[in-house]
Amino acid sequence: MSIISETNRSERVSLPQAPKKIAISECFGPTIQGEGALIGRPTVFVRTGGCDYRCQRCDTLYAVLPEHREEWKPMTAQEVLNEVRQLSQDRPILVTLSGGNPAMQPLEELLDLGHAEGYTFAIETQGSIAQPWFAKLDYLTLSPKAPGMRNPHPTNWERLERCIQYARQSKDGKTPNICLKIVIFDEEDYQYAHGVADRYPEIPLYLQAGNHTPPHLADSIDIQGILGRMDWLIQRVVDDQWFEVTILPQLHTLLWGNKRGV
Ligand SMILES: C[S@@+](CC[C@H](N)C(=O)[O-])C[C@H]1O[C@@H](n2cnc3c(N)ncnc32)[C@H](O)[C@@H]1O
Ligand SMILES: Nc1nc2[nH]cc(C(=O)O)c2c(=O)[nH]1
Ligand code: SF4
Ligand SMILES: [Mg+2]
Repeated sequence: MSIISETNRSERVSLPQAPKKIAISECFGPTIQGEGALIGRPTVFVRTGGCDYRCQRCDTLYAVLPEHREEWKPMTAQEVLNEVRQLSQDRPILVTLSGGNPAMQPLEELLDLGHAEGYTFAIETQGSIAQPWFAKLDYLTLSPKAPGMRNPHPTNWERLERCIQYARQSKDGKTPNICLKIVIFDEEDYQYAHGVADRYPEIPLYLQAGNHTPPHLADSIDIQGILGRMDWLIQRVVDDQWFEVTILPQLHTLLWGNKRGV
């Protein structure tokens, strides 16, 4: 009896764990956040590798498709923070976690280490994977995909809801600012965005003019086409008297086109 309980006790002793690795596609900046609620804010980007979605119009497929896996570097949270510190020259800055889907990665330790040094954290994710550590973020942007992004997975509304719930379950009473951001290409996307607004009337909603000429689909970017779409979108919203929504371009795309790492 005592031998069995001794054995059980020893089995329960946890061995030291190797630090979890984060798949990193690229870290860059400081630049400005080109999209959404924090548009124009200086930030460093940490882009993770791997995504559970396959949007045909994704502008960042090098951080999505498995054929790019060899280019992604497994890094510990401390290694990522060291790179961020180098980029920001040790000055606390907003760190934007994007991807791919950064919600696939073990990012809690990075949030803890970075917060201890005065960094703040925003994430860009599509709302398909919820993580308890969302509550530790400073900003959470959820970007469910309208049909125009040509993502073969239909929106899983329960999972999106879970992302919001997890973000609101903080232990210290502080919760992230949450916003929704939907890329719009056409009328069908516009109606999808209305549906999202009906579900979440209390969450700020941003409509982003879609880029139909991402790097893998066109040799050059069609800025006039993107601005034309934004013009149409503004007129559509005004005609509808939809006054609670915010319409934005991808500012970095207008400035620097499809250039990577800006
Ligand atoms: C590349 S994604 C990475 C983060 C996450 N997977 C997501 O989709 O939210 C970052 C943002 O870029 C947007 N995006 C991707 N391709 C785009 C395009 N062709 N035109 C406009 N926005 C695009 C996404 O909708 C998302 O809001
Ligand atoms: N400047 C800049 N702003 C951005 N906002 C979201 C981006 C992303 O790829 O997630 C992005 C990006 O890649 N660059
Ligand atoms: S969810 Fe985001 S990163 Fe993934 S394929 Fe779609 S736009 Fe690209
Ligand atoms: Mg981008």
